[in-house]
Amino acid sequence: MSDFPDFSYLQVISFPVVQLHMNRAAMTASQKDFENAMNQVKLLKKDPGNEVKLKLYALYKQATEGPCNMPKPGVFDLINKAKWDAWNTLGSLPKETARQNYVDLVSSLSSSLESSSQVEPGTDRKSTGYETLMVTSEGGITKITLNRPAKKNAINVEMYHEIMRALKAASKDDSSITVLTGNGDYYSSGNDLTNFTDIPPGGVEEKAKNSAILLREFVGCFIDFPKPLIAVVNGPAVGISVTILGLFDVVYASDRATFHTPFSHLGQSPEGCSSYTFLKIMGPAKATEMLVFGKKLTAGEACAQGLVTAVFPDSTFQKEVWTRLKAFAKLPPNAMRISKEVIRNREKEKLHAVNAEECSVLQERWLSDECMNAVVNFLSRKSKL
Ligand SMILES: CCCCCC/C=C/C(=O)SCCNC(=O)CCNC(=O)[C@H](O)C(C)(C)COP(=O)(O)OP(=O)(O)OC[C@H]1O[C@@H](n2cnc3c(N)ncnc32)[C@H](O)[C@@H]1OP(=O)(O)O
Repeated sequence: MSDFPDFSYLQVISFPVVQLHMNRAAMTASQKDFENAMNQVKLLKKDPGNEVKLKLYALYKQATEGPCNMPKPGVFDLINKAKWDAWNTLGSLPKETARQNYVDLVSSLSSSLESSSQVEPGTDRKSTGYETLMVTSEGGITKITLNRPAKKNAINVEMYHEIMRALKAASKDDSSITVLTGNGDYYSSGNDLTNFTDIPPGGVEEKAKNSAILLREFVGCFIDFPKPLIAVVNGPAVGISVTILGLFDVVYASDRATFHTPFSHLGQSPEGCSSYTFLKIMGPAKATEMLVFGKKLTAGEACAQGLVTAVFPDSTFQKEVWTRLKAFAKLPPNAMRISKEVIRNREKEKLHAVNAEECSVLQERWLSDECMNAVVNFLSRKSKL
């Protein structure tokens, strides 16, 4: 084993794998995957870097011990403070979700850092080259995980581009179904409000125009996505992460999830084709409560109104959802694709027209005082949702 990794970097941050055999308390259904992931870590040829090791450490602690319960280390105890911060950031993330996220993270690392384990070609592929996502393709399921947990998976410009790239790749790969989910305690807090701070030489008008072009292209990718697209809403969802759910084929939600579209509060207007899909899904009165008055729905309410397919208790969410998804992935892929076409195609032209109109209205809205003030208030920490 000459190319076994040099674990001297563990002196910087004690690696979770070291503790695996000390803690058998977390034995559950997915313990096997968890153990495999830990073994996989040992096979990494390259040091993944301290930031990733901190993430692994935090997920390991959360998966085995639950929320951070240690006293905060002093400011000069830099290493332990970094570890504590990483763990504490995970908040009340359930153990099972942490285990799953650990497995996903290792899975994405294994390809990007060249695991020395033998992977059977074509059966288990992981995409590399994403900064804001984890993308895995395994057992007929391509899974795209929003991966900015410290920012509640807010969608920055890079993430918009990466999601589009991942969807385009998923539409062509040999998977049968595609899943979008979030890493950490949020599904997504929606558009990253700092997107509005990077003003190009052409000023705010050019910024608004570019943003409208990006948004239209982004939503267009969901309208045109050819395979069954499933949202696994692991926690609260805000803004555009909610509106595009109307373009998904199935939406599973944890009972911890909430659905919030505070467009009026932000001086903005609906996007993601929600001005059309939400009306069809829940009727104009309920859609107006959400899209105009910013009513936040619980997962149960969103399910009763048809936006969500099914809700599961957070403690069993991952297990129950992935059991279903694995079964769906075994169905004949061409039949699923064609059925989706039959169900969705007659709406496509309409959806593209709605998308174009929403983006053009938003382009104007972003230049309004109402919108600018709301963004400034959030960024200057004066307001949150
Ligand atoms: C190309 C443009 C296309 C535009 C498309 C149109 C899209 C519209 C929308 O999506 S509208 C919705 C926009 N989202 C929001 O308004 C949410 C703003 N965030 C919040 O209100 C809160 O952060 C929260 C309620 C989501 C969570 O609160 P809390 O639990 O107290 O956590 P923190 O606020 O401390 O958040 C941690 C960390 O994340 C940063 N953050 C969270 N959400 C966003 C965001 N949407 N944009 C930017 N940054 C976000 C937050 O600032 C903290 O950062 P820090 O640790 O302070 O560095």
